[in-house]
Amino acid sequence: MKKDIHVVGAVITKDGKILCAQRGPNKSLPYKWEFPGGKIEKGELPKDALRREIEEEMNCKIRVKDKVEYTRYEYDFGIVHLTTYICSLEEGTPILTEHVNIEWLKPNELPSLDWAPADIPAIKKLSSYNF
Ligand SMILES: Nc1nc2c([nH]c(=O)n2[C@H]2C[C@H](O)[C@@H](COP(=O)(O)OP(=O)(O)OP(=O)(O)O)O2)c(=O)[nH]1
Repeated sequence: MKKDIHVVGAVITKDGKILCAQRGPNKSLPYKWEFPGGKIEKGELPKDALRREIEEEMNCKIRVKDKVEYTRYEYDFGIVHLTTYICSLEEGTPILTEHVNIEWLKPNELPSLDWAPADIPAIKKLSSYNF
């Protein structure tokens, strides 16, 4: 049986744009675009996990707001349960640590990137949002 992987992703918005991050070459889903975030730890609430991950990974503080989408996607390495949330920056500016690239895109530009498959439903929803 495949393992269940519970993941949270931050849709960080600023000046009408959304932060997109590109995975590195030595990871699963190499070079795919994603929302920064990561796995929820045992006993952790999803929104707490997201704040922790963004502090660790991008060195900034966020406010986690409304949920965008929940998607279950079966990869060869496991079943990812991805929940994305709209977030705003509270403190600091996101920096690259784990990712090879970041881009700020307008909602209607999001579909132009090569997203991780689990992100597609969120991308579809977000592409018609107005921030
Ligand atoms: N953070 C994040 N992960 C995503 C997204 N979409 C998606 O399929 N994933 C997958 C990639 C990873 O398999 C998992 C997130 O775990 P992680 O952030 O700890 O990823 P990782 O590659 O550093 O961990 P690992 O696979 O090396 O164990 O969820 C997304 O939008 N954001």
